[in-house]
Amino acid sequence: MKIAIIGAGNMGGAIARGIVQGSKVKAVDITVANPSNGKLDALKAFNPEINVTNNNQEAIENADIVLLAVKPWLVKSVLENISFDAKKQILVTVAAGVAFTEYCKIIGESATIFRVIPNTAISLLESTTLIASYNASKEQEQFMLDLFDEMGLAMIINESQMSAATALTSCGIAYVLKYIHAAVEAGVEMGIYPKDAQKMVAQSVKGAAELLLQNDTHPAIEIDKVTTPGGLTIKGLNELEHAGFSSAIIRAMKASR
Ligand SMILES: NC(=O)C1=CN([C@@H]2O[C@H](COP(=O)(O)OP(=O)(O)OC[C@H]3O[C@@H](n4cnc5c(N)ncnc54)[C@H](OP(=O)(O)O)[C@@H]3O)[C@@H](O)[C@H]2O)C=CC1
Ligand SMILES: O=C(O)[C@@H]1CCC=N1
Repeated sequence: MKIAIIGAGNMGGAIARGIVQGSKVKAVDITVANPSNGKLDALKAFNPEINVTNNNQEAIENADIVLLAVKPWLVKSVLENISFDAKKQILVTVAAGVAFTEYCKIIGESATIFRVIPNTAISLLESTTLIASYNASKEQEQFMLDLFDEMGLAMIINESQMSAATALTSCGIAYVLKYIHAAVEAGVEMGIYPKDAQKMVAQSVKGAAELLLQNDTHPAIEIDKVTTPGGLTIKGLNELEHAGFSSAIIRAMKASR
């Protein structure tokens, strides 16, 4: 299985690094194309067996999978300037907000296409990766699921849920980081050194996530365990709601759709 990755930025670069650390595709079978050399040099330094090029067409020659990792507004021109073979090749795209119908207009309705939305934790193999398929067999879906499962948690969803799920996971990681940033600032105001505060808050967020993931419980149940009647936590929780915390999160998620 040979993969060409077009675009070596945050997503393309992290996916290339993630794939070579997994078991599904060998480094020699990955070719990454990017117009400038800095990110390609970094990939070569990470693993010299990864092939790199400045030429998109050269990258996709002999590729079974062409993975598009350019900005959404470049998708059309990049696809129009390569000879993608929809009979032999599978298109995988990470471009957010570009529907299957847009790709069909360029490469035809018979093509097999996957829309894949990771988040930036893919660089640590801790991504939540959403996968939607078009014209794919069950075997092809399973391969994509297995490939991205090695870089975190991958889920197959319908394209109709892609925008909402992208808001929760891919944009959502920024909201979690925003919470961490704000909490660290509170800690600093209360006299804790920033590095210590960041470690405390980040580990607390990780612990909260693990409680839900490992116990398959509900956030309200876990919150109830923390909250002593007349105690400290309820004072802060009520302050959050007076300031519109839940409403702000819901509005943020919906705005990111
Ligand atoms: N960042 C994120 O959290 C997520 C991003 N996405 C999607 O991933 C895609 C890429 O985003 P991201 O990785 O963050 O962006 P980056 O800007 O980090 O990466 C894009 C890469 O594409 C390269 N590029 C530009 N033009 C071309 C071209 N004509 N041919 C080949 N490569 C080209 C750029 O090279 P150079 O810098 O040299 O110009 C750059 O390395 C977007 O469509 C985005 O919607 C999806 C989920 C999450
Ligand atoms: O902000 C964005 O548009 C990209 C897509 C999802 C996460 N980052």
